[in-house]
Order: sequence, then structure tokens, then C-alpha cells
Amino acid sequence: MVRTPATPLSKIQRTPSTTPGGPRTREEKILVTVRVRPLNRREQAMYDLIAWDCLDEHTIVFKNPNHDRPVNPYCFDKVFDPTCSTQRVYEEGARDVALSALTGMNATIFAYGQTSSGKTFTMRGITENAVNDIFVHIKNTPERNFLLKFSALEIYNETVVDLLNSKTGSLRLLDDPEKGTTVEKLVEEIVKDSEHLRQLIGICEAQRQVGETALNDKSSRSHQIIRLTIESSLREATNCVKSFIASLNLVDLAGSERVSQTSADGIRLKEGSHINRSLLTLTTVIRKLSGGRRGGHIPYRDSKLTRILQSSLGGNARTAIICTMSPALSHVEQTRNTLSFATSAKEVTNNAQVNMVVSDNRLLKHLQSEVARLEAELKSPEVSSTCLQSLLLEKDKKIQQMEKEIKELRCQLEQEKKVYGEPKGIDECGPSHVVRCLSFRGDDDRTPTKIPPGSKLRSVVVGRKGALRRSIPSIDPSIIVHEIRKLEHCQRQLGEEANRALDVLHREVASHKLGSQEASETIAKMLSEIKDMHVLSSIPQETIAGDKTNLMEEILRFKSEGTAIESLEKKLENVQKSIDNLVSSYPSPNDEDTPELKNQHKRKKVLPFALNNGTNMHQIIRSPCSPMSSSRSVTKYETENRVPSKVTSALDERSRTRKITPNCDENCRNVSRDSTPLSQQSNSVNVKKMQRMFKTAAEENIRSIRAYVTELKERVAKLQYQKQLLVCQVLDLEKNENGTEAAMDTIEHTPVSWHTIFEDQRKQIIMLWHLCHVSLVHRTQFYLLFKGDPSDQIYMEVEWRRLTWLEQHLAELGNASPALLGDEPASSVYASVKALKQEREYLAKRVSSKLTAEEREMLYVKWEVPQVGKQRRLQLVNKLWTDPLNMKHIQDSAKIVAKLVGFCESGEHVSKEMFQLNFVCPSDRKTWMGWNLISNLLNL
Ligand SMILES: Nc1ncnc2c1ncn2[C@@H]1O[C@H](COP(=O)(O)OP(=O)(O)OP(=O)(O)O)[C@@H](O)[C@H]1O
Repeated sequence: MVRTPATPLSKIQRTPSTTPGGPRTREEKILVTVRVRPLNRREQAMYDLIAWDCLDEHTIVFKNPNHDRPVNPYCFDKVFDPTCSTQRVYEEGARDVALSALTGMNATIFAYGQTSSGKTFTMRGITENAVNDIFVHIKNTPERNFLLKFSALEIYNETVVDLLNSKTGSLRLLDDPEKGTTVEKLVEEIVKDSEHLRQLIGICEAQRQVGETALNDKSSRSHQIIRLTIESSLREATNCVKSFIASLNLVDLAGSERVSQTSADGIRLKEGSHINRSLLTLTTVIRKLSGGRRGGHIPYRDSKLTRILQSSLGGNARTAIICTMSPALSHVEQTRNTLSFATSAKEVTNNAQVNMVVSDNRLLKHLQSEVARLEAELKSPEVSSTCLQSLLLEKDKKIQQMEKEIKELRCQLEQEKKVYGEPKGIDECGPSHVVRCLSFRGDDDRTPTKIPPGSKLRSVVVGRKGALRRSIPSIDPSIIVHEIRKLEHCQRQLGEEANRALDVLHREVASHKLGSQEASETIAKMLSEIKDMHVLSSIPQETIAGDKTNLMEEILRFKSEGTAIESLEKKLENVQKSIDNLVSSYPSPNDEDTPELKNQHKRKKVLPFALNNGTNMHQIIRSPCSPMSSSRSVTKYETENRVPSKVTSALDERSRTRKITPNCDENCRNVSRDSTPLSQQSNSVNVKKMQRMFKTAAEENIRSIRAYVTELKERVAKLQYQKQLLVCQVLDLEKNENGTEAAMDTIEHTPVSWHTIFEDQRKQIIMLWHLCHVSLVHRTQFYLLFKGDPSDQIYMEVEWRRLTWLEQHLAELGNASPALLGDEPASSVYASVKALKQEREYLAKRVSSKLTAEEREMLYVKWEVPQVGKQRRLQLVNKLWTDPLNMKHIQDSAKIVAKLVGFCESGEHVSKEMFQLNFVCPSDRKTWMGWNLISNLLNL
């Protein structure tokens, strides 16, 4: 039997919290081992000497030929001498980490070393052993269901290729705010059994780029990453709804040697430079992390390798690195580099967490189906009285069990509450619980709609009354209070973070006040906006106390804070506009640009505060959900991404001639003092070249600021959305409590088939989409995905609830007096209509590319688009989704939109999850319209 994964005690520095199932988080250093291979034939033939001594299981030392000079030994978690088997290397250097994936912790095993040092040899053995152990564990754990998914990629010449489907060519990396970096279109195979897994590994081996170098006949020229995603949950019988999900990455890096050492030329030379770019970045990342400067800028984004493996380097994963080396004297220089890398790596701390998915939906569905089953059985005429008795007993038992589960769930919430005390990224807190609240079925029918009485539409929407009444499990108000508090916490965090970032932005702007008249005016405006934001974003730390169940008070307080975050969002938009103005007010510094760069200039030009590139920028781009995020403070003199020193000095000279204001930070002043006088520079330095470099650095910074502002906006939108959903939920709850229980009871006893409910609910949703100007793509996706399956109930309910709220809100705005409303409401309704118009234009553009000429003509005829005339495509699209009462029209519209956006081909892969409102982006990015869509939808 496979041992439960454990880490050598010496490695565990802190285990902040524990749960009955074991530690939830694990802060520990990377496990670093060194494996020395025997001298190979080539080395033996050259009478090469063994240059290293393994003193003990942890220490290796260079055999000093010059005995009077002391040598420093290298110490690691384990040192494996040439006689050690791969089995032992696995057991002592990788097994515990690898098997963590079975208990929900991400794990990564790397092999690092120069070419021919034995990386592939070692990783093959590690993979084989890990696969064996994983299947033994699965076999010995019958109480859990396991789902294994396999994917593999190689990074060759900085190009990512799918090893299971190399036909797709170069794959793009995407940044997912929830999952980190993901690889677009990477094939993920579900593993059937161990044999299947071995086959898949075999396919990857065959696909991998191999070439001959001076040191290795079969040298791996690429970085290979095999990823095994393991999901496990307790079997249905136990009614448990907890699942673990984690990935095991098995990484065989390309050789770490310098290009010169492998006598590389031609293809190998090109490969070498790319391999080295990824490895150089890996080394830099490790070096920076080992310096304990996680708060500073870590250049993960500088190479594909480090982007993909970001979480394994100082993040949410347990990591083991096996450094392989040749003992030969001729490779001493490379071996020293390897050992130096290993020495840095062992100082890197990771913070792995158990990735546990608690699916309330599953629990709810399970409970609902159980209740339905028992009720159906009770109603059945064949049930005899004895049978009835036993059924009643069974039902009682079930009810008791359900109560127990609900209790457990609450306990878990309490625990999370405790953990929540520590600072977390916005994405980590909140969403799942919003889903939890929404998962309960509630009384929606009494939410007043604002459609004019007598309207044809009204009868459909209001007609829902009664038909959908279902049993309403009681909602514990304390859960909602808890949710509100969590959101408030997120809100405060966001405010604080914006404050910090703006502070830095402020200083940057202030330090470059001088410039053209126009620019200085823009800067002045921006400064005042930033100051405004300071005031706005300082959301007061209100005291949270009082009666836990006083929901209405909580929600009123919470709603009143809404204005602060709305203003924050508005201000963010202003800052972004100012950045754009500022950028366009600055002239391009040179005329030697490539056409591509010139085009870029047309859009964005040099930003003055980019002059002081460096010190503050990584503070600006730091955010709780970004990999750079950390609670540690930023070291004052960290200067990653710095402009090359020559450039800095030249630029500083420019700054100096502009009389740097006292606001310029210390670092900036230091650099200025060291710079060369301008007169000397123009003689000795290629000014145009410097300007070009300056421009590049400036544009980098503009991008950083833009990305940061955009990220903040996205997060504000998310928070708003969560808040709105919660408000809906609480209002519903309030109404329930205020008692129309009698009405409810009468309705509750009217059995209505799910099919009838579904049809009715769908009609209302379609009408609400129409009334609220909801995106056509969203309507189409939803319409095509939810066709009346019993499991669609929750999705339908949530969509209905959301739209009802939205429609009501829009109607309220429409009824309010213009004097009270100012510009706001007009712009929100207007924004939705405008977004829809833009979407129609976008879809019209796709008509030619997605439909054949024949199909187009048929549609023009069918949809009565005139034979001749302008913009026939737009005319066609403008007719889609316009008649909410005609189901044939709806079906045809959905079919056309699906074709235009291309999700009919992959329709089956569209995840229903994306409608679950749990903020997890679906893996199929093509069909996810993003937060902008949602915030457009809810642009209130
Ligand atoms: N510990 C070992 N014991 C015996 N032979 C080994 C050992 N390590 C490596 N070898 C042999 O050395 C040769 C080179 O090993 P391998 O291909 O694994 O190196 P590598 O580090 O992956 O090189 P590259 O970076 O060029 O791919 C192979 O023939 C392999 O069988």
C-alpha cells in the first residue's frame, strides 16, 4: 500500500491551519536533491576524472586538487551518488511530493541539469514509479471516485506545442484570473487505466523534439511538461460532496548548458538561445524568490516555461527539483552552475493548499432528488400500509441525515470564516458562497415587476405566479450575513489596494510635472482624480457587531456602501482616460521605428512618468490575485525590469534638466546623481538608440498601468455583481420572512410537472432577455444549453432571478423622475442598448465568413431581407431575437447566432458551469464572453 504523502519534517516550516482531513495549507521550501550519474562511455574514453565526492547523504564536495585551499561543500535535502537506483531517487526525492496530488495539493517534479547529465533518464523512472503508485493508491481507496486527466506539452524555441496533438501548431497562453496561466486548446485526455496512461506517455515521448549534440546523441531539445490532473470525491453512498482536485506536473527540462559547450551551430544554436532564455528566466525567478523577496517583481512572464509553471515556483504547489550532474572533471563549470541553481532553489518557499471543491449544488440536487423520490413513492397507489410505514421510517432517517449534512456544511462555513481572517485575494473569498446562497430555491413570484399593467408582456412574466412554487428549505440568515461580511472585506481590500497603487501613481506623475502645456494640464487633472480616489477608496473600517440575524440592517448598510464602490469604478475609468490622453499628448521620440512600432505610436506615445522606470512599477502592478502578490512589503531598492543602465542615466539626465521635483523618490535621485552630463552623452552615446529603448520601457509601463487599472475595474465589476446577487437573495429572504406563508402553502400543494415549469420559465426568461437588452450570444448559449433536463432547474432559477432583478431595476430607473436621477440611469439603459447594437454589428461582420453564399441567400429570403439594398447582413442580424413571443423565431435566431459565433461545432463542450455564476471561467474561452459582458448586462 502506498504511504500517505508526507514531507520530511525538516522541510515544513509552518502549517497555519489544520482540518480533520489533514493540513489545508502547507508552507514549505522546495525539496531539492542532487543525482550524480556514473561517468559515461564518452567520458571514460577521454580518461576524464571524477571531480566530485559525495561525503554523505546530504553533502557533495569538489575534490580539490590544490589541498591547501579549502573547498565549500554543497548541502541538499539528499545527494544520490552514482550507485543509487532511480527507484531510490523517486522514493526519497519525489514520491511524497508527487502523491500530494492525490490529496488535493498541486505537485511538480522538475529535473534540471546540463545536457547528458541524466534528466530524461531520471524523469522516465520518476514518471513510471509515480504512475504505479497512483494506481495502487486508487485501487486501495475504494471509497473515493477518481478522475484522471492527462495532457502534455513541450516548449520548443519558445513555442508551446501539444504533444498529444502536434497538428494544432503553436498554442497560445491565456491568463485566467482564477486558474492562472492556461494553454489554449491543449488536449486533455481522460485516462481509462494505467495501460492507457502509459500509452499516452509513450505518444508524448515519440513526439518530443530530440537532436544530437556534442554531448548527447539523443538530446531533448525542448522542455517537456506532462500534466496529470487528479480529481477525487467520496462515492455517492456516503453522500459526501467534497472533491479534491490537483495537478501533478512532471517536467523534464532541456539542458542547462551554455551554447558554446555543446559546439552548437545552426539549428542547435537557435535552440540553445531559446532554451537558455527559458532557463535563464527560470534561474532568475528562482534567484529572486530565494532572496525572500516575493513582494517584488518576479519576472514569470519573461518566458513561457516560467509562465506555465508559475504556481510551482513560490505558489500553490509542492515542488521537488532533482538536479542531475555528471561527475566528470571536464564538466566542472556546468556542474557548479547546476549546484548553484540547486542552492538557490532550496531557499524558495511554496505555499501549497488543498484544492477542495465543495459542491452545494450537488448536495442540493441530491437532497432534492431524494425528497422527490420519497414523495413519489409515498403517493404511489401500490404502496401497502406496511410498505408505507417502512417508507416513512426511511424518510425519517433520510431527514435526520440531511439535517446532519446541513449542520456539517455550516460547521465548515464557520471554519472558513476563521481562516478568512487572513488576507486573501478577492477571488478566493466569496463567490462559492454566493452560489451557495443562490442555490437555495426561493420565493420569486412575489418580486414585483415593473412592466406596465395591461401590457402583453406582463401577462407572460407575471403568469409564472403559482406555477413555480416549490418547497423552500429555510435559509439560515447567518449564512447571508457571513456572505455580506466577506464581500465587505473584499471591498475594503480593493479600496486599500487601489489606494496603494494610486499613491505610487501619484508620485510617478508628480515627479514629472514639466512638459508641454497640454501634458501638464492632463497631469494636473489626473492628480486631482487620484486625490479624489484617495478619499473614495478609503472605505472606513466599520465595526461589525450586533445582532447576527438582523439581516435587514446588514443589507441596508451594505447597500449604502455600494455608492463608494461605484464611484471607485467611475474614477478608475477617469484615470484610464487620463492615461490615454497623456499618452497621446507625447510625441514619438524618434523616426527610426519599424512600421509596426510606428503604428503603435499612433495609438500610444511616451508616457512621462515612465522615465522613472523601475522602483515603483512593480508596486503598481501588484495585486492580491496576481502572482506577485504577497503580504510582505516591497524592498525599497528592488529594481527588476529596470531600463538598461546607460539608458537610465541618459533619461535621468533629461529628468535632471527638467529639474526633478522633490517628490521624485530616493532611488530616482540616486540614479540621477550618477548620470553623465547631457553634453558628454550626445557625443558618446547613440541618442536615438537610447530614445528607442526609452520608448520601449515607457510602453511597458503604460501597459502595466493599463493592465492594472483594467484588472481593478474587472474586480470592481465582479464585486458589484456578487453584491447585486446577494441583495436579490436577501430581499427574497426578507419577503419570505414577512410572511405570505399561507399563499405559499396553497401553491406548494399543487403538483406541476417539471416540463411545464420549464417551458413556462423559459418563456419568461426569453421575455426578460428581450426587456433587458441582454447579449444575443448569452441568450443563444443559454437557450441551446438548457433544454429541460431536470438538472437545469437551478440554472433556470438563477437566470430567472437575476433577470427579474435586472428588469425590475431598469424599470425603476425608467419610472424615476429625471431630476432625481441625473445622468446615471439614462446611461445605464443606454449602455445596454448600445452594447447590444455593437454586438449585432459584430455578428453582422461574421455573416460572410461563417455562412456560405448559398446559406446567406436562403436566410435573406427566409428572413425577408430585401434582394437589393445596403447592409443586408446587418439587416438580417437586426431581425434576430426580436420576437420573444414566437418560439419558432427564437429557435431559428439561436441557430443562426450559434453558427455565427461558432459554438455550434463545439456546443457540447460548452460548460453549463459558466451559467452557474460561480465566477470560474470555463475552459473553452471562445464561448466565454467575459466580465465585460456581465457588467454590461448589469451596467447599473
Ligand atoms: N544515473 C544514470 N545511470 C546510468 N546511465 C545514465 C544515468 N543518467 C543518465 N544516463 C545515461 O546518460 C545518457 C544521457 O542521459 P539523458 O538523455 O537522460 O540526459 P539529459 O540530461 O536528459 O540530456 P539532454 O538535456 O541532452 O536531453 C543516456 O544514455 C542515459 O541512459
